[in-house]
Amino acid sequence: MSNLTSLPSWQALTEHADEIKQSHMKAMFESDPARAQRYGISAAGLRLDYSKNRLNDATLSLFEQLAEECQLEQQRQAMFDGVAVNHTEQRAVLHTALRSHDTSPLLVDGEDVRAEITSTLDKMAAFVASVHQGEWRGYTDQPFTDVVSIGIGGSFLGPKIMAEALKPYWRKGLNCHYVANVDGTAISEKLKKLNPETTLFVMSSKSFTTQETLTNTLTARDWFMANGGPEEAIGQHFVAVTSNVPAAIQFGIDADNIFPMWDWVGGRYSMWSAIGLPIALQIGFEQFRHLLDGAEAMDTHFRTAPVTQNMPVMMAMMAVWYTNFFDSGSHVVLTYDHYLRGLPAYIQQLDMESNGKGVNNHNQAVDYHTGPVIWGGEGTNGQHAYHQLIHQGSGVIPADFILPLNSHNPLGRHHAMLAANCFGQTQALMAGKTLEEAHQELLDKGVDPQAADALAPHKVMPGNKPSNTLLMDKLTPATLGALVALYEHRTFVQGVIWQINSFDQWGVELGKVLGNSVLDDLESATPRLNQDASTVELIKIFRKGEI
Ligand SMILES: O=P(O)(O)OC[C@H]1O[C@](O)(CO)[C@@H](O)[C@@H]1O
Repeated sequence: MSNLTSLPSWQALTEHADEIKQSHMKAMFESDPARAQRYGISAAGLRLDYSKNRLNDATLSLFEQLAEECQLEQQRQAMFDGVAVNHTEQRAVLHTALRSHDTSPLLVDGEDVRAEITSTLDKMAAFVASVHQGEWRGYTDQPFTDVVSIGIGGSFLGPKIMAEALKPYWRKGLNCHYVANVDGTAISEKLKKLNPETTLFVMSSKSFTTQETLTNTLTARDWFMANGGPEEAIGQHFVAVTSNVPAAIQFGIDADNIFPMWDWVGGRYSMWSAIGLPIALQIGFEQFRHLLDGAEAMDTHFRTAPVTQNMPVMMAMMAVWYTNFFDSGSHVVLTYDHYLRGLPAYIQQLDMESNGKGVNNHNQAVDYHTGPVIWGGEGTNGQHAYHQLIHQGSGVIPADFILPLNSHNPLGRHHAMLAANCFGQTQALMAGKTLEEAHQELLDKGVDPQAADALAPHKVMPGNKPSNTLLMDKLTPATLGALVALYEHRTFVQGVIWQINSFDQWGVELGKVLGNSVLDDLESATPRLNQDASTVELIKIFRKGEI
């Protein structure tokens, strides 16, 4: 038995889960009229209704006990204080410092990082202003019309998805494009439409070693020069964001045009750093600051609210509850806002790269499930596709429904319909429909009793399916910042409970190394072909160029 599963709270939760599994949420609502008011939390411009979950007051007490036994408070403090909680890489984890207004010293390896954060934000603000005001121009003295952001993973998803979410705040006259994949189609399709004279490239790579980003940047540079851009103007058209400044300089980026970031910011937590430069270019620095402010408001809530009134902590506890006590292998994020259609992919990377771990902080294999599969999409589209599985599939798939109360595009009845669908889905998941109800409905429609007997079981909706509903007045930079920070802290708290390091990602390394050796064999005149038989066969077919 591991440290975690032998904890008294874990044992008690195991027993308690057996009891809860006997109750239906519908009955819980009937016997407790105040349930919806009690099981809600407001913070940082967000409102969480978690009443449609399979829990009661006893569950909450056990969550409190679990948090205490896992030393959540101490570990949270350690993260905010700059302790090297990423112990496998000996790194502090300080994305929260990037959005903090606190000026008290924050030491990493004996150095106060506050000044670097401020000077980088100032540099970003000045750069964004000079591009917007047309002071920073292209080589033919025209203002920039397009920005191509080149990066992958955490150096891509944050800027792309947040800028997309904040489209109502876009500055006129500047369009941002994103290239991540090493697939030449991705960059070719982007460059086709662009004019090198008015295109600015932002290359984002924390490590400055990532194959996709280096390759795409070289391709962009070749395209720039092949289409009339003079070599001496590369400095004007290419800027970089990285923690590896020497490598960027060696690559040919002008030292003045490098925006620093640091080891103590994880890639998937980095949109608040200069990695967010494309967001700031798209919406302006003032709005970017609001994004940081919203996140800071969530940080303050996370640091100060007690367990059962703490939004990220409660969301994490419920995620653990379903993963470990209800065997739910996945979690779905359903955004009822077209601007937020990319958010599930963002949370997928955040959570799955953080908590997809099988070894605990004591260097032992875990004997419990950790990170579930995170997936999702925008409502109402998903209702006509995968919601079927959530409603009637054999497993439990906890769902987060996210809805702004006011639309940026109030058009007739659209928004009320969107909201009605959102609430209707959570209601159906919770209440379901019994066999008797399904049967009676069929009889009422005139179906003959024998046919109704056969059909009714297929129309049963078991209900008792958990969901959270997250509301905000409107999707703004501040509420978006709070929302993303909420999921960051939720991810961290799950990692604390599971006793894993949420801030490394060793699992992505082996594929990169093997990919490099395969690349040698694909391109070499004398391939070694020393891989397994299947891979060798695939390499041979690729070299032939036909099947
Ligand atoms: O910013 P970089 O160093 O290019 O890395 C890109 C991404 O690659 C990863 O290291 C995974 O391969 C991510 O964690 C990271 O966000």
